[in-house]
Amino acid sequence: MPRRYVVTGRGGQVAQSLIERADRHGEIEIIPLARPNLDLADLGTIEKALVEARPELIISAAAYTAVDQAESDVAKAFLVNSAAIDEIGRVATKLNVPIIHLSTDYVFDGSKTSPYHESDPVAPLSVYGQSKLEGERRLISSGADYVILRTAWVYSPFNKNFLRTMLHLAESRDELNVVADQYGNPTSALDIADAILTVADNLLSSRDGRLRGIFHIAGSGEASWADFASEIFRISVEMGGPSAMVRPIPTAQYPTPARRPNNSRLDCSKLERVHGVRLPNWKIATATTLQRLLAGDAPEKQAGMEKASEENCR
Ligand SMILES: NC(=O)C1=CN([C@@H]2O[C@H](COP(=O)(O)OP(=O)(O)OC[C@H]3O[C@@H](n4cnc5c(N)ncnc54)[C@H](OP(=O)(O)O)[C@@H]3O)[C@@H](O)[C@H]2O)C=CC1
Ligand SMILES: Cc1cn([C@H]2C[C@H](O)[C@@H](COP(=O)(O)OP(=O)(O)O[C@H]3O[C@@H](C)C(=O)[C@@H](O)[C@H]3O)O2)c(=O)[nH]c1=O
Ligand SMILES: [Mg+2]
Repeated sequence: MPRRYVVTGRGGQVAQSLIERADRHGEIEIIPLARPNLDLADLGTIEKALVEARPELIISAAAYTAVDQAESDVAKAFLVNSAAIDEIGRVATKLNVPIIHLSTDYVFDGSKTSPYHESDPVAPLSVYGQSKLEGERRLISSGADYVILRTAWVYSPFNKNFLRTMLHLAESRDELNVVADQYGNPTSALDIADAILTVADNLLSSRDGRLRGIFHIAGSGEASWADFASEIFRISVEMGGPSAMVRPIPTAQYPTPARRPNNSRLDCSKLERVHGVRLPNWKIATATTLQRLLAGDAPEKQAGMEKASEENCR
């Protein structure tokens, strides 16, 4: 009998990556729960959807992830990223199953000059970051058997992300302005999926409290958004894909509704020490992701990118 893992959301980067990678981790069935059956903005749908799915473990990957939009859609961001997580935590406790919940580097304000540890003080600059932080806190106080994985700068062949936005913009532009004073760790959703499945295995194999709690998880190596864009185009050119000149600019020249941390680099040594998981260097996964996208191997190539470019193009 395969292990039954529920993931919240279906089209999301992490959900899609879990569905794709489950095969590599033995007998695992990933059961995506998505709207309308599970709608995080409708708390009344959560218990029924989870109970009917009979999970052995819950992966909480769905979220309100439109960072700029959240600034003017505060109630919805908190409903989806906080109140719904409280409810998922309550149901996980009732079902007595562990939960792996995803959170974000945007819980930090970026004032630290070195990578953030799990125990560093949080101080989100954006509504998205605040709502995700409140989600963490409510999950912890729900009494659930939890792991919170804070990740960052996620990209993949799926859904909306910075890498796909860059490729799309480069199709119509020779030069792109990209902020060069925000530093972080680009992270492949496929690598996150592999890590989640290892952590899941660990949780189901042992009651050890040290395996529980908050962990940082991100690609090895660091970059600014401009570095990330430059590397994307360097590889894309080699593969015959679109490219543009990256003009590095300060954040002040790229005004957005939400403030973002200047430093959101995550120290991921706790995850390696406790769960034996370390993600590859971001440049490696960037090349692999580009290879797939440029070979036209994405399940929904370029879908949804028009909207991304409208939002992000200045
Ligand atoms: N993307 C990033 O750069 C980062 C993400 N994270 C966190 O990682 C997790 C996964 O992110 P990622 O995979 O990139 O997310 P995506 O933005 O790719 O996808 C979001 C997912 O949330 C689902 N969702 C949104 N609103 C609702 C709702 N009301 N009810 C049910 N489902 C909903 C979507 O559902 P549907 O499938 O139906 O569209 C989709 O599956 C999130 O918790 C996010 O906060 C953390 C750091 C960085
Ligand atoms: C499209 C574009 C963005 N930028 C800047 C804006 C911003 O500072 C940075 C990244 O922009 P994006 O909107 O792609 O990324 P953003 O929405 O900030 O991504 C975040 O998403 C949430 C969900 C997270 O949890 C974070 O870890 C992080 O990945 O790049 C440019 O400078 N030039 C451009 O052409
Ligand atoms: Mg965005």
